Amino acid sequence: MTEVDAIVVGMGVGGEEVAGRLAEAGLEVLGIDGGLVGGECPYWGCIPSKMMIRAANLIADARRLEGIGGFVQVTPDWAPVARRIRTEATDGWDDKVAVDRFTGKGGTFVRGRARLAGPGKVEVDGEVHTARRAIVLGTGGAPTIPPIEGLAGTPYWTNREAIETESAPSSLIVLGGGAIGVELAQVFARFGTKVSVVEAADRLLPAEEPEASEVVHEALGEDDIAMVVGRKAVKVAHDGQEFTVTLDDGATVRGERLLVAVGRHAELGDLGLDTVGLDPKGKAVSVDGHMRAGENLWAVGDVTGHGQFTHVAMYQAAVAVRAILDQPGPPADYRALPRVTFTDPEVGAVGLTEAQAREAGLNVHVGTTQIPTSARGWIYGDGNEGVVKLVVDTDRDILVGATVAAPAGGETMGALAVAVYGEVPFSSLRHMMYAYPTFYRAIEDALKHMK
Ligand SMILES: Cc1cc2nc3c(=O)[nH]c(=O)nc-3n(C[C@H](O)[C@H](O)[C@H](O)COP(=O)(O)OP(=O)(O)OC[C@H]3O[C@@H](n4cnc5c(N)ncnc54)[C@H](O)[C@@H]3O)c2cc1C
Ligand SMILES: NC(=O)c1ccc[n+]([C@@H]2O[C@H](COP(=O)([O-])OP(=O)(O)OC[C@H]3O[C@@H](n4cnc5c(N)ncnc54)[C@H](O)[C@@H]3O)[C@@H](O)[C@H]2O)c1
Repeated sequence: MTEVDAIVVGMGVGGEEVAGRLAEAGLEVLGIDGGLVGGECPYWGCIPSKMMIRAANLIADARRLEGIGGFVQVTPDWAPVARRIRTEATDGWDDKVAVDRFTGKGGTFVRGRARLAGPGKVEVDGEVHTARRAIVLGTGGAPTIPPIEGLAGTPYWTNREAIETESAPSSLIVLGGGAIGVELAQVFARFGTKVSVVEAADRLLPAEEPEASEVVHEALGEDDIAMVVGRKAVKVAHDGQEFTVTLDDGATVRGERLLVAVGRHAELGDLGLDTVGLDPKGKAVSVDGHMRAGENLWAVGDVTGHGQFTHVAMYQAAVAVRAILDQPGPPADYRALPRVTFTDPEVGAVGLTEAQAREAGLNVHVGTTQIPTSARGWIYGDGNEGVVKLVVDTDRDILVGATVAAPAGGETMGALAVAVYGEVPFSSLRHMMYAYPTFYRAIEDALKHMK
């Protein structure tokens, strides 16, 4: 049995950040992970998927050259993508660098699946460790596998197999048109895979503005992706070669591979939450504004249910570290939560959608503008699809939400995230200067069209 100041269970992006910073602050820290230190983001999530997207977007841009600046013959090749993911992104799915980074700060690392064993106690591989000051849960989540007849037992892909693949399949069915579904559908389509997306809601990216869904739908259509929205899969079969997915209207979709991307969930059942009086059947570990989940117990990242993003996990980690070290600081504030879906065009969004603002009872005005009608969009030419949508709380005269679906839409959204977070008065946004001819200048046009 070890006694330390702090124990971090789950060393994903959130846990690793907490553990490293507490160790740097001079605390004795034990970090435990059953998988790889760094978690989903660097090995099967953000980083390798964005490498795939970079390659796919270069292919698309090369094809756009015709009619703008010349002609190139494009031959997509998955081999360099797979090689970069192995050598540059994941070290062949080896976390030695990350483990060394943590132990280099003075932390102790144990590999294993851990569970709470009562207040201040954590058990891993039959050994119980005690924390004098803090236990932090950063156990993330796992892909949700829906209970569709026939699905279990087939060789379906989750994000992990999609990221690890050494070749682009000839055809791919993507179940779920959320962030993972649309990003990876577009990647594989650009490498020559015949892709079909099946989304249960009535539009792709249903959590975002409908105008953004339309832009993404159109862009995926341009990549020859077949999309079925508003339909549920009711049966899956695999004949050894090919998947057949049967939809609730009896239609079927076939493909060499099936990617299940219908969301991720926290796995709380085996965490021993009941030993500290928390509900193991809940959807998330609930935390207060300083990430406290109980007496000397904190949680950060996906497991808290505040948005499954790396930047949320790291932001929460900073809040938790301050609380554990008794340092002053504001509680977590999600008003200006930014998110970017890295399709081409990207969907950058911050704060509330129009529907969320109205549901919250706000008096709302919205302004939209189409990117192709902006000077920069028009100059850009092929690939310029997009929209800016702003949501203003008219009672407070501030922006409470914004969406930029556009080339580099995530970057343009950054300006609007500052406006939402800083509660910049609408009148100030109306009267400031916007550089010509930038994409972000389209914001000014959307501001002129508020109603
Ligand atoms: C394909 C894909 C693309 C993504 N792209 C983006 C993106 O572009 N931008 C973005 O912001 N987010 C993105 N995300 C989301 C992002 O990866 C997650 O929000 C982030 O990884 C959450 O970090 P976390 O620390 O909460 O959990 P995780 O990264 O899931 O880490 C949790 C860790 O806990 C360990 N663990 C779990 N249970 C136990 C246990 N009982 N004992 C010991 N260890 C345990 C696991 O092994 C894991 O290492 C993407 C996700 C996916 C799947
Ligand atoms: N760029 C990014 O930041 C990024 C990229 C990828 C993933 N992520 C994170 O990872 C998490 C998981 O991604 P995801 O795409 O799996 O989840 P998601 O929640 O974003 O999307 C899941 C989609 O599947 C649909 N769906 C649910 N059940 C279905 C069914 N039975 N059949 C068909 N469709 C169904 C939902 O309506 C939804 O549109 C996301 O919450 C996101 O925060 C972020």
